[in-house]
Amino acid sequence: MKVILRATKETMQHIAKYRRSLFVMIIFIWITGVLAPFLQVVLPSLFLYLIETQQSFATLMVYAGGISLLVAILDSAHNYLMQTYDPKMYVIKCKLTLRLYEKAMHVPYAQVEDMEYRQLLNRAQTNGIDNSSVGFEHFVRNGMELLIAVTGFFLYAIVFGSMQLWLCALVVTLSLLSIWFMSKAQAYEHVRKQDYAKADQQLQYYHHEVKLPGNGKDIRIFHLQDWLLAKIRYFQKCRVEVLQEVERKYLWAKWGSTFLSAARNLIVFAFFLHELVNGMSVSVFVFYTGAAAAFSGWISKIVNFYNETRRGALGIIDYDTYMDLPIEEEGATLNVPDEDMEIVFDHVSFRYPQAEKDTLTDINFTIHKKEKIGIVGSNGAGKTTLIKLLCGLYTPTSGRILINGIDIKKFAKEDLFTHIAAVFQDSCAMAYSVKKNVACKTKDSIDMDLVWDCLERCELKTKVEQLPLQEDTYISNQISENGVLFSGGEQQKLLMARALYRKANLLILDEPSAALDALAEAALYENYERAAKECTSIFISHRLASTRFANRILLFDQGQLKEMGTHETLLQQDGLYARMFEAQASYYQEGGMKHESTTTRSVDDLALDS
Ligand SMILES: Nc1ncnc2c1ncn2[C@@H]1O[C@H](COP(=O)(O)OP(=O)(O)OP(=O)(O)O)[C@@H](O)[C@H]1O
Repeated sequence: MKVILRATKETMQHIAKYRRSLFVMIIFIWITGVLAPFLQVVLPSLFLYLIETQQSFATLMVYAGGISLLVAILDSAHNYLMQTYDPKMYVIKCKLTLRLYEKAMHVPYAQVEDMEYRQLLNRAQTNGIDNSSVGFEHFVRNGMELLIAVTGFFLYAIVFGSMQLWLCALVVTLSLLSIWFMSKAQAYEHVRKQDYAKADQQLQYYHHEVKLPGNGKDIRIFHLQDWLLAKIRYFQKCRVEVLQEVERKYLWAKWGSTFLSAARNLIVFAFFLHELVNGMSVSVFVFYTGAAAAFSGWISKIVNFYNETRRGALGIIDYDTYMDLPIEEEGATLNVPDEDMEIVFDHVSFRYPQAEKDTLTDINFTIHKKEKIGIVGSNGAGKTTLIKLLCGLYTPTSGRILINGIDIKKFAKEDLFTHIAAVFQDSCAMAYSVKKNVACKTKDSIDMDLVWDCLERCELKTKVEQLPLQEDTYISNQISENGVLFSGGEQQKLLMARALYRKANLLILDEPSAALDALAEAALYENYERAAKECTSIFISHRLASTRFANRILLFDQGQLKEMGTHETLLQQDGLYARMFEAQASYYQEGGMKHESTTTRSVDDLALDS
């Protein structure tokens, strides 16, 4: 009951906020829902009474016509209201979805990468809003029916109780027992929802992988079909197992409930038949047995709608649980000074939540104003993690990151973000027009000259000019018929244009040349050099040749800063950097492939040697 009361409070707040007119509808549906069936019970006994009191046929017809018309009007009004309230409900669901997404896109980034938070978000969306047989919609629809059933129950209890109070009490007691059985099954279902959500999330992931156009080639060439189907089969099996266990609980509850209903009906009919045999008039017998059947009907409806309302309420609580999750207070209010950046990593260590060891350990270095820094290192060395810390997406576990002498913890995150232009490894263009992808602004505030300038600098101008709607062309053919699909390299150029458009104080490129052809890569370096003259910049790359133009290079390995210096000084040091560079360079030299001893070994192997 507490669950229903809590969900009622939340729902009333949502309706009051987004569609007040729904309250009026609910009241009408309530009144018509109670009156129509009551008239149907009264009708047969009224006719019997009129016959017993020897009324004329004409009088009988007037009563019959009047009451039938009234019932028809009430029924139609009730049905009409039940239909027209759907669009209003949909509007509220849309608003709730927007609120959910707004939160999901504002929570600290750490939560985005956290599995538990993602599950909660999934539950909030599926159970709270999307699934019409559990969440908000289900709660309102069944809650209204419950309200009608409870009112009907009290109305009939007055009628029925006036005849025999003990019988009324017995029927109520048996019905309450039924409710108890069903609520036990529902509580079990709610507990198991966590397992549902887990399996659903895994299934969604694999469904997505199967349908992703980019995966089509790999699936066929590497024969991933059986493996993917086996995964889907496995998680479907997990889902079915949970479902079966839940359904078993429901089955027992329903059997218990059916047995109690049969006992209740038997007792009621035995009592009234006894009264009829002992002189009760037929019209009174029909009225009371009708009222008793309807009374039982209301109780069954209460049991049924109570359970369904509770099921809906639990979905609403899933939604609220996510919405109530605290968002870390943005205590910091300082704005980042709009000037060239000097960045200091001061004994910075970082460990991901739930990880067993640090990803970065005691990192110390300074990046001077307008310096171009190249970052290199083996896979998993912690390069991207370092960038996430610098962008304020994560906070160091210990140590400090300073921008112009101020700890970045003191800067308001939103402001910090506006001073950074980053192209991440896994960034991709979104289903918007080319110009919006570059400017990330609304139509009216886009500087089109700058957009074209950035596209030109990234070698995309000619391509965009040839598109059906030029800069207004969508980067996706799923949203717009005239949309186009960009290749991986073209997307990277577009993201580079986006970074240039921002004219930020700090430019970060995390492996931006991976998908580019040789000429595009050379153009990117040229562009980067030009853009980097105006700001402090960091360029992460596995292609060591690309870091030659950096003022300094930082080499990371296993979460530690191992080497630091210019390309030349690092080569002279003859350490890990020199060997990595030599390994890559040998591929471009004549006969390079013959240098088996170095060229066929991975960078990680070389790292182990150091
Ligand atoms: N959200 C996360 N939670 C837990 N561990 C993570 C998370 N993200 C990354 N890691 C781990 O941190 C380590 C460093 O990852 P990171 O992405 O920073 O490496 P990288 O140097 O950029 O690698 P690459 O060159 O392959 O891109 C890896 O072992 C990775 O598994």
